[in-house]
Amino acid sequence: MSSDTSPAVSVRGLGLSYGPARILDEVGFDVAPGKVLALLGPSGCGKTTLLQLVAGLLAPSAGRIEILGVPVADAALGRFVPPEARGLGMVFQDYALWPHMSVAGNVGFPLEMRGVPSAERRARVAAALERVGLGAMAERRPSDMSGGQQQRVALARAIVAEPPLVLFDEPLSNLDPELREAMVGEIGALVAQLGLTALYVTHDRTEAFALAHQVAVMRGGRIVQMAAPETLIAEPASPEVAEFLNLGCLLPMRRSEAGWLIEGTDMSIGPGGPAAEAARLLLPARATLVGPAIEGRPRAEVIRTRFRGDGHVLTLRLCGTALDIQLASPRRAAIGEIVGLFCPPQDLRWFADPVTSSPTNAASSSGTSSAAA
Ligand SMILES: Nc1ncnc2c1ncn2[C@@H]1O[C@H](COP(=O)(O)OP(=O)(O)OP(=O)(O)O)[C@@H](O)[C@H]1O
Repeated sequence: MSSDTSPAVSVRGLGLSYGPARILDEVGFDVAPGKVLALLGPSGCGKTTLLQLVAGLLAPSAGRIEILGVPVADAALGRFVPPEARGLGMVFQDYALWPHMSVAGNVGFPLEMRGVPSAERRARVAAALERVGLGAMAERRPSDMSGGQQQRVALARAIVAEPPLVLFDEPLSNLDPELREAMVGEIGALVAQLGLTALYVTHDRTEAFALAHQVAVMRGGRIVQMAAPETLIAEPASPEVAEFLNLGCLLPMRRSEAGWLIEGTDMSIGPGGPAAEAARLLLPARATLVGPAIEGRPRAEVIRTRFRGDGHVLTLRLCGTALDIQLASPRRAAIGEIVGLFCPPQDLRWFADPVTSSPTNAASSSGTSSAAA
């Protein structure tokens, strides 16, 4: 039953298979009213499939979905509410606007489908267009508008019926990079101002971080970590998440009598680290500084440098390895120069190698340590 405390959408044990191919497996999350959850992952990880299950364009093979506490899909009970009865707003990558209809006709369409009388429809369409800043363009054709304007028409159409949840499927991927950046800001401001509850599919982490309260990182049909953007950056749950989010350099580490060494080198990270023989250590780009090289500590060779207006971006290759890291530096460095890398101990993140870690410590061994790079 619906109640005031129901999440806007609740997903439990959701799965989808095409024959033997498991596309989604054991997916679960809640989105509270007024919050935005981004589904972030590489191509083919199942983001769009998950959105289509919530929309009602696909039926799950396992699990259930509730909207405002009302079950709309339940594989075990064979329950399935069709898309038009779920009352959700949708914004697609290709805008999905009718070129032969005016902007007002496009935006009013969901209300027409619901049999809303024309006077009320006109007022609500005008209000929705005002909200997205297109009040003066009601009679235009979408084909006479820019990509950014068309996407705002699509947003007005998605919100005109005041749905409990708006689904966004890569809405900005057809726009050029500059317009895309501006639209991320615009959509973020609109979503916040309208207090929308939304599921937002993207493969772009900056878009997800800019727009969402929570981000679900997906891989191979599963959610591998769900957290606020700040938490994902500071505490990625696995090396794969750190890699996908491009957080820095993942160093293969080997335990020696002298402590942990970077595999294949004599460079140490200091004491600390997990109870394992091998591990990976994230040297996060956001917290690593470039300074003078010190014997025995992480050193790197400058292989490329690029001036960015507010400083230099250095591409560095860790000495004795094939590992690169990109770091910002206030000073220009010479190609081939050897520099030292410094990171506060609390910003390092260890991941024990699951094969060599001891069973008692393996689960708790990822995290910060007292070591300093
Ligand atoms: N009708 C289908 N039959 C079989 N496999 C399918 C079908 N539709 C999608 N898939 C597969 O399901 C997987 C997930 O697809 P989905 O489109 O959800 O991924 P995605 O993360 O949204 O990727 P993208 O960002 O490229 O759209 C892919 O491997 C895809 O090939």
